[in-house]
Amino acid sequence: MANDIDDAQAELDSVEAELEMVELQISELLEKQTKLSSRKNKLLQILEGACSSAQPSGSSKPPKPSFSRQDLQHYEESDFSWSKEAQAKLCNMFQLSKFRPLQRAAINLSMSGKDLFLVMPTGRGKSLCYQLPALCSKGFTLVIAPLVSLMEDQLMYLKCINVPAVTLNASSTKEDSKQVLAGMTDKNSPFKLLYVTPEKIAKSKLLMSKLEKSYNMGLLARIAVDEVHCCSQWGHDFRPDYKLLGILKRQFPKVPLVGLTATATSNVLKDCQKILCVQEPITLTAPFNRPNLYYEVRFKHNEDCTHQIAELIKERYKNQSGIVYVFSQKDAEVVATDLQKRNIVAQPYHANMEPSDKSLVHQRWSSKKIQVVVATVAFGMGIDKADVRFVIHHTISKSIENYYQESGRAGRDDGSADCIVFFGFADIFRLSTMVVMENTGQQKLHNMVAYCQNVDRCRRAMMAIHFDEVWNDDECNQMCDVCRHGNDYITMDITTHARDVVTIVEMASSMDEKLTPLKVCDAWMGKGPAKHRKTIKVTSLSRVEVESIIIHLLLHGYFSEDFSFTPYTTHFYLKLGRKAALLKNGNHSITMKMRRVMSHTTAETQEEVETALIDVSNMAVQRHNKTKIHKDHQNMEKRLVQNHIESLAWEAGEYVKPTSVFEVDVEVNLVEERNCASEEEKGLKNSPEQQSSSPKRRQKQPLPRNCGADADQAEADLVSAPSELSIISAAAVEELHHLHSYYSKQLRRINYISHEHLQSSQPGMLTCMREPFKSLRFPLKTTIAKGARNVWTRVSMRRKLIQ
Ligand SMILES: Nc1ncnc2c1ncn2[C@@H]1O[C@H](COP(=O)(O)OP(=O)(O)OP(=O)(O)O)[C@@H](O)[C@H]1O
Repeated sequence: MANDIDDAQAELDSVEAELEMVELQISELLEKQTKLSSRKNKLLQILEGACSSAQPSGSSKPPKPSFSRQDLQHYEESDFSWSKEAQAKLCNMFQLSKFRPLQRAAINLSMSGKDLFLVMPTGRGKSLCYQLPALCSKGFTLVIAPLVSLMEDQLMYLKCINVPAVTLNASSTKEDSKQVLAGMTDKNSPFKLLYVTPEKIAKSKLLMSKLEKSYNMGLLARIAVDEVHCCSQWGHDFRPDYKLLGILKRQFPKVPLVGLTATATSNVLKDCQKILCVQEPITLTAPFNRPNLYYEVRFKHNEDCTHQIAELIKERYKNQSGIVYVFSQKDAEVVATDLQKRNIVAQPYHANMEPSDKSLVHQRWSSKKIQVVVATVAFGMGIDKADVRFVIHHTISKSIENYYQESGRAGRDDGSADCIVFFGFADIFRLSTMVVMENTGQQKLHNMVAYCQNVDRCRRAMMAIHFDEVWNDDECNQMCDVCRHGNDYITMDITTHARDVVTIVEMASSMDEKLTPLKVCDAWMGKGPAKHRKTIKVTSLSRVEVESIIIHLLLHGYFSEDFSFTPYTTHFYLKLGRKAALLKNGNHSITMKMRRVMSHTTAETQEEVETALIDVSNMAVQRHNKTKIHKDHQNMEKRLVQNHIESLAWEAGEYVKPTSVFEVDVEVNLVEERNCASEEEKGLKNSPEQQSSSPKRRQKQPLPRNCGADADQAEADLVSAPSELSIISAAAVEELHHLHSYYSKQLRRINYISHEHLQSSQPGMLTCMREPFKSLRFPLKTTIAKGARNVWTRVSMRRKLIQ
């Protein structure tokens, strides 16, 4: 009867495990279906576009897109009533000879009263698209800009070219504010551009009532929302006050609005449209491609990174201006100092500096007195230096949008420039804890990581896909490392590696331990603190390969992020992802593309992977310490476990799966033998030879039963041992080992079931279930038989708990 129940239980486990795998496969296929459907729709759109331009007149046409190519041509090329004036002001006031692509269309659309979203790469001249119309219109243009410093830069520039412009912000004096507010309703318009922050719109009732008046007087000519992506929570720089800007279109529906951004996906723009209450805006998107920029990703070998950057600056970019982006304010200080030590004129720049210091660094860099600014993302908006020859990322950006914008500060003069990012394993997790509270923060970071991890796809193509652009790889013109170095990668079957490393995390989790990615790497490579009773297949892969595989598994759902929060910091751990269970299926395989230089270990050489006993984590050791087990005891346990594993492996002819790892601490105290520790044995114990010998060797020594005069001393030794460990005979060890093997099989199965079961149970339950196992020891003054019975009672108890 008991056997039947066991069999049924075992079959149920296996059916449930199989079902889980099927469900995962279904979800994987559904995900694939969604991706393919969206790709199919895009391809159909392209084909429809091609067919419609080839179709003879009179044939049935698909519905006309709201803003066609012909419309664009019309706004780009036709003459309008304001065209002459606009051209004259472009030359005379802005001192520019001709428009750049899309500028004329944007200006004409805005002058025609259309609502417009303008997506144009950073530095391509978006500002002109609202500044020039402002000069050609009656009244003034309201400009919403995210930063006071940005407004001040614009005002300085406009003042230089004699364009009357003012600002209203928290630092405006009462007198200035009064004048500006009065000017808003002055028919003679003393200024053409009024810059405000979104906060000002949200908070100043006076400003809103003045805008109302100027609207009624026909003096509010246009609204420009700079960095419009800040409206959307899905954008990369969300600003809550931008969300309130919808009031403008609601209050002033007849005023045309222009939203400007360098980076926004179509979804972000749709969101902005809704937030700003714009009915049917026309979106003009300039090609994102900056042909003069060379994109490259380098692997970061931590200490080396600053050294490599310094070498690059001294050799490749001698006397040329550039930016080094870093992760934190501290990094900015440290890296700047390191570069200075290497005779490079570098200065840090970050948000925590005095405003006067920040503008001093900016000015000195602009006038080439400083070669390199080592900056956090605070050095960004409003940076308009034309001859930046390199932008190096000491740490990856938190999203592709951010990277595009930051790297886009290079080569604004259309001269060639380099954008190099150093891709470091640990940086991913530093960033991950930073974006954890952001909507889609992790997803965006994953996209950036995938961009860096990629070895076979043109970097521009990856950006194009990200920004929903159709892309032809030939357009890169070998201006990225992947296109330049060709097919320098191999496709590697990493299934076995994946199983091994997933096993490590699984084992840790079954012990209720959390592992940071660095600890997973260390454990897998056989490093870190040793000595716990777990089996891990130590890999022979290099550190870079190990890291790459872990990243690959994270990006593809075999691992996922597990955060723990303290009032001071956020910790990142790896946990099993939703696809991890697929690895239990023998047919499931994972391949990965790796740089050739990196991948010396192929699937065939995986056989060489050695099996070793190593520690799973520090935490395991911490727990271990808490239980105060004597070192000798650990060694004996280790030996027992090792024997057991060897016998299991021998029986099963396969590696020990995580579910087969048992968590039993066995402590033996045989009173009869304790007092028999002889002088001879004590001598053995204290001899250097004995001290240096492995526990295995020592345990093989048969222990004499004769109780000597030193029994008291032996007693004292034992009393002082924290675990109250006793020495037992080889025969007893043998016997214990057999019992251990027998009961561990029971435990193994129950451990597995309880682990599954506990996934869905409350936290309290978890402790209650684990507790009996933690203290699963042979109590003091017991016999092995008694101890075994004790184990069995606990096993049964646990089984009942699970049921
Ligand atoms: N038609 C043009 N011909 C030559 N230079 C131009 C033209 N239009 C703008 N510029 C110059 O390009 C530079 C960048 O312009 P602007 O600051 O408007 O760029 P942006 O697209 O707003 O960049 P960001 O996204 O960084 O704010 C300026 O120095 C500007 O004078």
